[in-house]
Amino acid sequence: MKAAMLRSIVKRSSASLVRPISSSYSVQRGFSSESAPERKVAVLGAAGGIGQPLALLMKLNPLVSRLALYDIAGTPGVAADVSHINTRSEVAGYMGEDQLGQALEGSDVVIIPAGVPRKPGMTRDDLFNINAGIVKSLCTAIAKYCPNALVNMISNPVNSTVPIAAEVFKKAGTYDEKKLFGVTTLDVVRAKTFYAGKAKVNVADVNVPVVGGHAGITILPLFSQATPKANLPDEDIKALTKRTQDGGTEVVEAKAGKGSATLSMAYAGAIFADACLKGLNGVPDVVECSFVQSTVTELPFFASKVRLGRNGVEEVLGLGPLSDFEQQGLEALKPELKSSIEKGIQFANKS
Ligand SMILES: NC(=O)c1ccc[n+]([C@@H]2O[C@H](COP(=O)([O-])OP(=O)(O)OC[C@H]3O[C@@H](n4cnc5c(N)ncnc54)[C@H](O)[C@@H]3O)[C@@H](O)[C@H]2O)c1
Ligand SMILES: O=C(O)C[C@H](O)C(=O)O
Repeated sequence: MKAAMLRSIVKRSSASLVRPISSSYSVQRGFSSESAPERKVAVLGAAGGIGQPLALLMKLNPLVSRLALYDIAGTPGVAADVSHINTRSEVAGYMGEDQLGQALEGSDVVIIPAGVPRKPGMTRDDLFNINAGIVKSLCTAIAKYCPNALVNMISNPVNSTVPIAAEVFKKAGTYDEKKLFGVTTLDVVRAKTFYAGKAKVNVADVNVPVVGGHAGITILPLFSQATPKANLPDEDIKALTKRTQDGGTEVVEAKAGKGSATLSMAYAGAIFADACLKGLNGVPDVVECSFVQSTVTELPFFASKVRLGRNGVEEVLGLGPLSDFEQQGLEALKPELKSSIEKGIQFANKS
Protein backbone atom coordinates (compact mmCIF):
# COMPACT_ATOMS: atom_id res chain seq x y z
CA MET A 1 0.00 0.00 0.00
CA LYS A 2 1.66 3.21 -1.10
CA ALA A 3 1.62 6.18 1.27
CA ALA A 4 -0.97 8.09 -0.73
CA MET A 5 -3.27 5.07 -0.89
CA LEU A 6 -2.99 4.48 2.84
CA ARG A 7 -3.77 8.12 3.59
CA SER A 8 -6.78 8.01 1.34
CA ILE A 9 -8.10 4.86 3.04
CA VAL A 10 -7.69 6.36 6.49
CA LYS A 11 -9.20 9.74 5.60
CA ARG A 12 -12.13 8.60 3.49
CA SER A 13 -15.52 9.04 5.17
CA SER A 14 -17.97 6.15 5.27
CA ALA A 15 -20.16 8.12 2.89
CA SER A 16 -17.82 7.41 -0.03
CA LEU A 17 -18.52 3.76 -0.54
CA VAL A 18 -16.92 2.97 -3.87
CA ARG A 19 -13.29 3.51 -4.75
CA PRO A 20 -11.37 2.32 -7.77
CA ILE A 21 -8.45 -0.03 -6.96
CA SER A 22 -7.21 -0.43 -10.48
CA SER A 23 -8.66 -0.07 -13.90
CA SER A 24 -9.73 -3.73 -13.80
CA TYR A 25 -11.85 -3.84 -10.67
CA SER A 26 -13.25 -1.89 -7.76
CA VAL A 27 -14.07 -2.69 -4.15
CA GLN A 28 -17.00 -1.52 -2.07
CA ARG A 29 -16.02 -0.76 1.50
CA GLY A 30 -17.71 -2.73 4.26
CA PHE A 31 -18.57 -5.80 2.23
CA SER A 32 -17.01 -7.99 -0.41
CA SER A 33 -16.89 -6.75 -3.95
CA GLU A 34 -18.20 -9.09 -6.60
CA SER A 35 -15.16 -8.51 -8.80
CA ALA A 36 -12.16 -8.32 -6.43
CA PRO A 37 -10.76 -11.81 -5.81
CA GLU A 38 -11.18 -13.35 -2.38
CA ARG A 39 -7.82 -13.23 -0.63
CA LYS A 40 -6.94 -14.58 2.80
CA VAL A 41 -3.98 -13.08 4.67
CA ALA A 42 -2.61 -14.64 7.87
CA VAL A 43 -0.40 -12.72 10.30
CA LEU A 44 1.70 -14.95 12.60
CA GLY A 45 2.78 -13.03 15.69
CA ALA A 46 -0.26 -10.79 15.37
CA ALA A 47 -0.41 -9.72 19.02
CA GLY A 48 3.12 -8.30 19.01
CA GLY A 49 4.60 -4.87 18.52
CA ILE A 50 4.59 -5.22 14.73
CA GLY A 51 1.69 -7.66 14.56
CA GLN A 52 -0.93 -5.32 16.01
CA PRO A 53 -0.41 -2.28 13.75
CA LEU A 54 0.15 -4.63 10.82
CA ALA A 55 -3.21 -6.28 11.57
CA LEU A 56 -4.76 -2.81 11.52
CA LEU A 57 -3.16 -1.91 8.20
CA MET A 58 -4.15 -5.22 6.59
CA LYS A 59 -7.71 -4.65 7.84
CA LEU A 60 -7.64 -1.34 5.94
CA ASN A 61 -6.50 -3.06 2.75
CA PRO A 62 -9.48 -3.60 0.44
CA LEU A 63 -7.67 -6.44 -1.36
CA VAL A 64 -8.03 -8.63 1.75
CA SER A 65 -11.27 -10.58 2.23
CA ARG A 66 -10.22 -12.73 5.22
CA LEU A 67 -7.69 -11.78 7.88
CA ALA A 68 -6.40 -14.47 10.24
CA LEU A 69 -4.56 -13.22 13.31
CA TYR A 70 -2.43 -15.87 15.02
CA ASP A 71 -0.19 -15.68 18.08
CA ILE A 72 0.70 -17.86 21.04
CA ALA A 73 -1.20 -15.39 23.27
CA GLY A 74 -3.33 -12.27 23.08
CA THR A 75 -5.01 -12.69 19.71
CA PRO A 76 -8.66 -12.81 20.84
CA GLY A 77 -8.44 -9.20 22.02
CA VAL A 78 -6.57 -7.95 18.97
CA ALA A 79 -8.97 -9.74 16.61
CA ALA A 80 -12.09 -8.49 18.43
CA ASP A 81 -10.75 -4.94 18.34
CA VAL A 82 -9.67 -4.92 14.67
CA SER A 83 -12.83 -6.78 13.56
CA HIS A 84 -15.02 -3.77 14.45
CA ILE A 85 -13.46 -1.69 11.68
CA ASN A 86 -15.97 -1.38 8.85
CA THR A 87 -13.78 -2.54 5.98
CA ARG A 88 -14.08 -5.52 3.65
CA SER A 89 -12.26 -8.32 5.45
CA GLU A 90 -13.64 -10.75 7.99
CA VAL A 91 -11.26 -11.06 10.93
CA ALA A 92 -10.63 -14.15 13.04
CA GLY A 93 -8.21 -14.60 15.94
CA TYR A 94 -6.36 -17.86 16.60
CA MET A 95 -4.33 -18.59 19.72
CA GLY A 96 -1.97 -21.44 20.49
CA GLU A 97 -0.47 -24.16 18.36
CA ASP A 98 -3.63 -26.23 18.13
CA GLN A 99 -5.29 -23.35 16.22
CA LEU A 100 -2.36 -22.67 13.88
CA GLY A 101 -3.64 -24.99 11.15
CA GLN A 102 -7.03 -23.28 11.05
CA ALA A 103 -5.34 -19.88 10.93
CA LEU A 104 -3.25 -20.92 7.94
CA GLU A 105 -5.70 -22.97 5.89
CA GLY A 106 -6.65 -21.24 2.64
CA SER A 107 -4.13 -18.39 3.07
CA ASP A 108 -2.85 -16.61 -0.03
CA VAL A 109 -0.27 -14.58 1.89
CA VAL A 110 1.29 -15.39 5.27
CA ILE A 111 3.15 -12.59 7.03
CA ILE A 112 5.53 -13.63 9.84
CA PRO A 113 6.53 -11.04 12.45
CA ALA A 114 6.74 -13.70 15.22
CA GLY A 115 9.77 -13.76 17.46
CA VAL A 116 11.84 -11.66 19.81
CA PRO A 117 13.14 -8.17 18.95
CA ARG A 118 16.56 -6.69 19.71
CA LYS A 119 17.60 -4.76 22.80
CA PRO A 120 20.39 -2.14 22.77
CA GLY A 121 23.81 -3.71 22.22
CA MET A 122 22.45 -6.74 20.36
CA THR A 123 22.90 -7.59 16.69
CA ARG A 124 20.08 -9.19 14.69
CA ASP A 125 22.13 -12.40 14.70
CA ASP A 126 21.88 -12.45 18.51
CA LEU A 127 18.16 -13.25 17.97
CA PHE A 128 19.01 -16.38 15.98
CA ASN A 129 18.88 -18.88 18.85
CA ILE A 130 15.26 -18.05 19.72
CA ASN A 131 13.80 -16.95 16.40
CA ALA A 132 15.25 -19.74 14.25
CA GLY A 133 13.21 -22.33 16.14
CA ILE A 134 10.04 -20.20 15.99
CA VAL A 135 10.38 -19.69 12.24
CA LYS A 136 11.13 -23.36 11.68
CA SER A 137 8.00 -24.53 13.46
CA LEU A 138 5.77 -21.92 11.79
CA CYS A 139 7.13 -22.84 8.35
CA THR A 140 6.57 -26.54 9.05
CA ALA A 141 2.90 -25.68 9.62
CA ILE A 142 2.77 -23.50 6.47
CA ALA A 143 4.10 -26.43 4.43
CA LYS A 144 1.29 -28.56 5.83
CA TYR A 145 -1.68 -26.19 5.78
CA CYS A 146 -1.08 -23.62 3.01
CA PRO A 147 1.86 -24.81 0.87
CA ASN A 148 0.94 -22.45 -1.97
CA ALA A 149 0.88 -19.25 0.09
CA LEU A 150 3.32 -16.41 -0.48
CA VAL A 151 5.41 -16.15 2.71
CA ASN A 152 6.54 -12.68 3.83
CA MET A 153 9.31 -13.21 6.41
CA ILE A 154 9.80 -10.32 8.83
CA SER A 155 11.33 -12.21 11.81
CA ASN A 156 15.03 -11.51 12.31
CA PRO A 157 17.69 -12.30 11.40
CA VAL A 158 16.05 -12.20 7.95
CA ASN A 159 19.39 -13.13 6.34
CA SER A 160 19.09 -16.51 8.12
CA THR A 161 15.33 -16.98 8.66
CA VAL A 162 14.60 -16.94 4.92
CA PRO A 163 17.12 -19.76 4.24
CA ILE A 164 15.65 -21.67 7.21
CA ALA A 165 12.18 -21.36 5.67
CA ALA A 166 13.50 -22.53 2.29
CA GLU A 167 15.08 -25.63 3.85
CA VAL A 168 11.92 -26.48 5.80
CA PHE A 169 9.85 -26.22 2.62
CA LYS A 170 12.38 -28.28 0.66
CA LYS A 171 12.22 -31.06 3.26
CA ALA A 172 8.42 -30.98 3.09
CA GLY A 173 8.55 -31.08 -0.73
CA THR A 174 6.65 -27.78 -1.01
CA TYR A 175 9.46 -25.32 -1.77
CA ASP A 176 8.72 -22.85 -4.53
CA GLU A 177 11.38 -20.16 -4.69
CA LYS A 178 8.86 -17.79 -6.24
CA LYS A 179 6.83 -17.78 -3.03
CA LEU A 180 9.35 -17.00 -0.31
CA PHE A 181 10.24 -13.37 0.49
CA GLY A 182 12.39 -11.73 3.14
CA VAL A 183 10.76 -8.39 3.88
CA THR A 184 13.39 -5.66 3.40
CA THR A 185 10.88 -2.92 2.62
CA LEU A 186 11.73 -1.03 5.80
CA ASP A 187 15.24 -0.44 4.44
CA VAL A 188 13.68 1.08 1.31
CA VAL A 189 11.25 3.15 3.39
CA ARG A 190 14.17 4.51 5.44
CA ALA A 191 16.38 5.16 2.41
CA LYS A 192 13.56 7.13 0.77
CA THR A 193 12.91 9.19 3.90
CA PHE A 194 16.56 9.99 4.59
CA TYR A 195 17.30 10.78 0.93
CA ALA A 196 14.29 13.10 0.61
CA GLY A 197 15.43 14.99 3.71
CA LYS A 198 18.98 15.45 2.44
CA ALA A 199 18.12 16.11 -1.21
CA LYS A 200 15.21 18.38 -0.27
CA VAL A 201 12.81 16.67 -2.65
CA ASN A 202 9.24 15.55 -2.11
CA VAL A 203 9.46 12.21 -0.27
CA ALA A 204 6.41 10.90 -2.10
CA ASP A 205 8.32 11.14 -5.40
CA VAL A 206 11.45 9.33 -4.18
CA ASN A 207 12.60 5.90 -5.30
CA VAL A 208 15.74 4.17 -4.00
CA PRO A 209 16.54 0.49 -4.50
CA VAL A 210 18.11 -1.25 -1.50
CA VAL A 211 19.91 -4.52 -2.20
CA GLY A 212 21.91 -7.19 -0.35
CA GLY A 213 20.41 -8.35 2.91
CA HIS A 214 18.83 -7.02 6.09
CA ALA A 215 21.55 -6.44 8.71
CA GLY A 216 24.21 -3.76 9.06
CA ILE A 217 26.54 -3.57 6.08
CA THR A 218 24.55 -6.20 4.20
CA ILE A 219 21.94 -3.43 3.69
CA LEU A 220 23.15 -1.63 0.56
CA PRO A 221 21.08 1.34 -0.60
CA LEU A 222 21.83 2.32 -4.20
CA PHE A 223 21.63 6.10 -3.94
CA SER A 224 23.34 6.43 -7.34
CA GLN A 225 20.02 5.17 -8.77
CA ALA A 226 17.83 7.34 -6.52
CA THR A 227 15.21 9.47 -8.20
CA PRO A 228 14.62 12.38 -8.41
CA LYS A 229 18.35 12.91 -9.09
CA ALA A 230 20.04 15.29 -6.66
CA ASN A 231 23.81 15.00 -7.30
CA LEU A 232 24.61 14.90 -3.61
CA PRO A 233 28.31 15.08 -2.61
CA ASP A 234 30.10 11.81 -1.76
CA GLU A 235 30.16 12.55 1.97
CA ASP A 236 26.36 12.94 1.99
CA ILE A 237 25.95 9.62 0.16
CA LYS A 238 28.25 7.92 2.67
CA ALA A 239 26.31 9.38 5.59
CA LEU A 240 22.95 8.41 4.06
CA THR A 241 24.22 4.88 3.45
CA LYS A 242 25.42 4.53 7.03
CA ARG A 243 22.17 5.91 8.42
CA THR A 244 20.12 3.48 6.33
CA GLN A 245 22.32 0.57 7.44
CA ASP A 246 22.00 1.65 11.09
CA GLY A 247 18.31 2.63 10.91
CA GLY A 248 17.18 -0.38 12.96
CA THR A 249 19.80 0.30 15.63
CA GLU A 250 18.76 3.97 15.77
CA VAL A 251 15.24 2.84 16.75
CA VAL A 252 16.44 0.10 19.13
CA GLU A 253 18.56 2.65 21.01
CA ALA A 254 15.79 5.26 21.09
CA LYS A 255 13.37 2.65 22.48
CA ALA A 256 15.99 1.89 25.17
CA GLY A 257 15.11 -1.75 25.87
CA LYS A 258 11.47 -1.64 24.78
CA GLY A 259 12.04 -3.39 21.45
CA SER A 260 12.78 -2.37 17.89
CA ALA A 261 10.92 -0.74 15.02
CA THR A 262 7.25 -1.71 15.11
CA LEU A 263 5.18 1.10 13.57
CA SER A 264 7.45 1.82 10.60
CA MET A 265 7.85 -1.94 10.16
CA ALA A 266 4.11 -2.48 10.14
CA TYR A 267 3.84 0.22 7.47
CA ALA A 268 6.62 -1.42 5.44
CA GLY A 269 5.11 -4.89 5.91
CA ALA A 270 1.73 -3.59 4.74
CA ILE A 271 3.30 -2.10 1.60
CA PHE A 272 5.01 -5.38 0.79
CA ALA A 273 1.96 -7.57 1.45
CA ASP A 274 -0.14 -5.20 -0.67
CA ALA A 275 2.38 -5.61 -3.51
CA CYS A 276 2.12 -9.41 -3.19
CA LEU A 277 -1.68 -9.23 -3.33
CA LYS A 278 -1.60 -6.93 -6.34
CA GLY A 279 0.77 -9.34 -8.09
CA LEU A 280 -1.49 -12.31 -7.29
CA ASN A 281 -4.43 -10.36 -8.68
CA GLY A 282 -2.62 -9.72 -11.95
CA VAL A 283 -1.89 -6.03 -11.54
CA PRO A 284 1.00 -5.36 -13.96
CA ASP A 285 4.42 -3.90 -13.12
CA VAL A 286 4.40 -4.38 -9.36
CA VAL A 287 8.05 -4.06 -8.30
CA GLU A 288 9.45 -4.06 -4.75
CA CYS A 289 12.83 -4.92 -3.27
CA SER A 290 12.91 -8.24 -1.40
CA PHE A 291 15.39 -10.85 -0.12
CA VAL A 292 14.72 -13.85 -2.37
CA GLN A 293 16.42 -16.85 -3.95
CA SER A 294 18.61 -15.20 -6.51
CA THR A 295 21.25 -15.53 -9.19
CA VAL A 296 22.01 -11.79 -9.21
CA THR A 297 25.26 -12.55 -7.33
CA GLU A 298 26.98 -15.83 -6.43
CA LEU A 299 24.99 -15.89 -3.16
CA PRO A 300 21.90 -18.14 -3.13
CA PHE A 301 19.70 -15.44 -1.54
CA PHE A 302 19.99 -11.74 -2.17
CA ALA A 303 17.73 -8.68 -1.95
CA SER A 304 17.09 -6.77 -5.13
CA LYS A 305 14.18 -5.40 -7.08
CA VAL A 306 11.63 -8.13 -7.79
CA ARG A 307 8.68 -8.06 -10.17
CA LEU A 308 5.63 -9.65 -8.53
CA GLY A 309 3.01 -11.58 -10.42
CA ARG A 310 0.27 -14.19 -10.23
CA ASN A 311 2.70 -16.83 -8.89
CA GLY A 312 4.79 -14.62 -6.63
CA VAL A 313 8.21 -13.70 -8.01
CA GLU A 314 7.82 -13.14 -11.74
CA GLU A 315 11.31 -11.76 -12.29
CA VAL A 316 14.31 -11.02 -10.10
CA LEU A 317 15.75 -7.82 -11.52
CA GLY A 318 19.47 -7.14 -11.74
CA LEU A 319 21.44 -4.53 -9.85
CA GLY A 320 21.82 -1.96 -12.61
CA PRO A 321 24.90 0.27 -12.78
CA LEU A 322 26.68 0.74 -9.44
CA SER A 323 28.96 3.57 -8.32
CA ASP A 324 32.46 2.63 -7.16
CA PHE A 325 31.31 3.18 -3.57
CA GLU A 326 28.35 0.81 -4.06
CA GLN A 327 30.54 -1.76 -5.83
CA GLN A 328 32.87 -1.75 -2.80
CA GLY A 329 29.86 -2.06 -0.49
CA LEU A 330 28.64 -5.03 -2.51
CA GLU A 331 31.94 -6.89 -2.21
CA ALA A 332 32.21 -6.02 1.49
CA LEU A 333 28.77 -7.40 2.36
CA LYS A 334 29.16 -10.78 0.68
CA PRO A 335 31.16 -12.68 3.37
CA GLU A 336 28.73 -11.70 6.17
CA LEU A 337 25.65 -12.41 4.09
CA LYS A 338 27.08 -15.75 2.95
CA SER A 339 27.78 -16.86 6.50
CA SER A 340 24.29 -15.80 7.73
CA ILE A 341 22.69 -17.76 4.89
CA GLU A 342 24.81 -20.83 5.66
CA LYS A 343 24.00 -20.58 9.37
CA GLY A 344 20.29 -20.74 8.56
CA ILE A 345 20.70 -23.68 6.18
CA GLN A 346 22.79 -25.61 8.72
CA PHE A 347 20.29 -24.97 11.51
CA ALA A 348 17.37 -26.19 9.43
CA ASN A 349 19.17 -29.36 8.42
CA LYS A 350 20.72 -30.36 11.74
CA SER A 351 17.62 -30.17 13.90
N1 LIG B 1 12.38 -7.38 8.66
C1 LIG B 1 12.43 -6.22 9.28
O1 LIG B 1 12.70 -5.18 8.67
C2 LIG B 1 12.08 -6.13 10.74
C3 LIG B 1 11.78 -4.88 11.30
C4 LIG B 1 11.46 -4.82 12.64
C5 LIG B 1 11.43 -5.98 13.43
N2 LIG B 1 11.72 -7.16 12.84
C6 LIG B 1 11.67 -8.42 13.61
O2 LIG B 1 10.31 -8.82 13.80
C7 LIG B 1 10.22 -9.65 14.95
C8 LIG B 1 9.05 -9.23 15.84
O3 LIG B 1 9.28 -7.96 16.37
P1 LIG B 1 8.19 -7.29 17.36
O4 LIG B 1 8.72 -5.96 17.72
O5 LIG B 1 6.84 -7.42 16.82
O6 LIG B 1 8.32 -8.27 18.63
P2 LIG B 1 7.25 -8.51 19.79
O7 LIG B 1 7.95 -9.24 20.87
O8 LIG B 1 6.57 -7.24 20.13
O9 LIG B 1 6.16 -9.44 19.11
C9 LIG B 1 6.47 -10.73 18.68
C10 LIG B 1 5.22 -11.56 18.78
O10 LIG B 1 5.56 -12.88 18.33
C11 LIG B 1 4.83 -13.76 19.14
N3 LIG B 1 5.38 -15.11 19.06
C12 LIG B 1 6.45 -15.64 19.70
N4 LIG B 1 6.58 -16.95 19.38
C13 LIG B 1 5.58 -17.22 18.51
C14 LIG B 1 5.18 -18.39 17.82
N5 LIG B 1 5.83 -19.55 17.95
N6 LIG B 1 4.11 -18.30 17.02
C15 LIG B 1 3.44 -17.14 16.86
N7 LIG B 1 3.76 -16.01 17.48
C16 LIG B 1 4.82 -16.06 18.31
C17 LIG B 1 4.88 -13.17 20.53
O11 LIG B 1 3.85 -13.72 21.36
C18 LIG B 1 4.68 -11.71 20.22
O12 LIG B 1 3.32 -11.33 20.26
C19 LIG B 1 11.58 -9.58 15.63
O13 LIG B 1 12.34 -10.71 15.28
C20 LIG B 1 12.22 -8.33 15.02
O14 LIG B 1 13.62 -8.37 15.05
C21 LIG B 1 12.05 -7.26 11.53
O1 LIG C 1 16.80 -3.44 13.91
C1 LIG C 1 16.09 -4.38 14.26
O2 LIG C 1 16.47 -5.20 15.09
C2 LIG C 1 14.70 -4.52 13.72
C3 LIG C 1 14.64 -4.40 12.24
O3 LIG C 1 15.44 -5.33 11.58
C4 LIG C 1 14.88 -3.00 11.73
O4 LIG C 1 15.59 -2.84 10.74
O5 LIG C 1 14.34 -2.05 12.32
